Amino acid sequence: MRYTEHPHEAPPDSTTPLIQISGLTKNYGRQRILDGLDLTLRPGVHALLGPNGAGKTTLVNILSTLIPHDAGQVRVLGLDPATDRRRIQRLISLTGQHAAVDESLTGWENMLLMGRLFGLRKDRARARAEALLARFELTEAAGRRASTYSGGMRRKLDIAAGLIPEPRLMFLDEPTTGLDTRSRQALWDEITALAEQGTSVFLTTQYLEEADVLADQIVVLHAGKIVAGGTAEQLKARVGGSTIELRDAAGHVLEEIPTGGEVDDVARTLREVAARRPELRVTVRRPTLDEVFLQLTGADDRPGGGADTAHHPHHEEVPA
Ligand SMILES: Nc1ncnc2c1ncn2[C@@H]1O[C@H](COP(=O)(O)OP(=O)(O)OP(=O)(O)O)[C@@H](O)[C@H]1O
Repeated sequence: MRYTEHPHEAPPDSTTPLIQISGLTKNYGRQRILDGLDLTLRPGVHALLGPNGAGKTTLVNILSTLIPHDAGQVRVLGLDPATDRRRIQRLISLTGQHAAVDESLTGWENMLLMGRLFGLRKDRARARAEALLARFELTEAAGRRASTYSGGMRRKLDIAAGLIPEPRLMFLDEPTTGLDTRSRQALWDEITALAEQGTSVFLTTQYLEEADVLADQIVVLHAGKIVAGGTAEQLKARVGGSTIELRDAAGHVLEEIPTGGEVDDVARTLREVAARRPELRVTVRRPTLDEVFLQLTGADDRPGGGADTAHHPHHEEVPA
């Protein structure tokens, strides 16, 4: 489902917070899913990170007016989802975990339909459809019915269609899950380009790298509560400490030794290493977002854990 801005509607001014919530609570039956959330976000790119079942989709669904909340205050672009649902819907777009593509139409027709639904001029819609289909390598398949697409292609078409309206605020619920590396990169580039043009993005992700690369601000949700928020660097600093990595001549990491980060601690560890393996190369690095996440949530099922998630820790080479 997607919505876009109505041309005759005055947009909220630039001082209006993107999202403002206080005491937000949501229950399903007796289960409390969101537990008194407080959050104010300025326009920009925000990532909501949390383990499976943390409540990310529930929060996105509330903010995008799909489901009501039980208690607390919610404002999206200064508007109340309970009373201003239609106005919010004209300012936002939502690409969910489940593709909302019309399978009986071709890729091209799906794109044009989306453009029409959101009041884009015909030439603008065509130009945008062409560019986005090319971006996601769907040009060749554009003349085929979506029912003949693979799962990944359908997902790409869904995302491409979601990018047609150029909304003020775009919700992306796990947008790159199931995409190959090239499509993920294409989506990242699109999100960056949209952000540069002034579209704000609120995305949930299983990939820590995605949050690290894209988001100005990261909100960590765990068991229905916000446990941390800030830039990737702030989150890393919060955990503190430094990790000493020992590498062989070929650059393979042989050992990682956590330290408290104080000069004393690092120096002592390095002396010990120098005594037993003087030939190894040493790198001292800040914690990765992965390690931060693990510490904040105590979750072994952290998103993006594993070989799929490359990180870019800040390295400083120091002599052993
Ligand atoms: N319609 C519903 N009825 C009952 N319980 C629900 C419903 N939707 C979600 N829940 C429960 O709410 C909790 C949070 O679910 P939610 O989908 O928001 O988590 P999530 O952080 O998006 O997880 P994931 O990363 O697995 O998508 C889960 O325990 C889930 O079972």
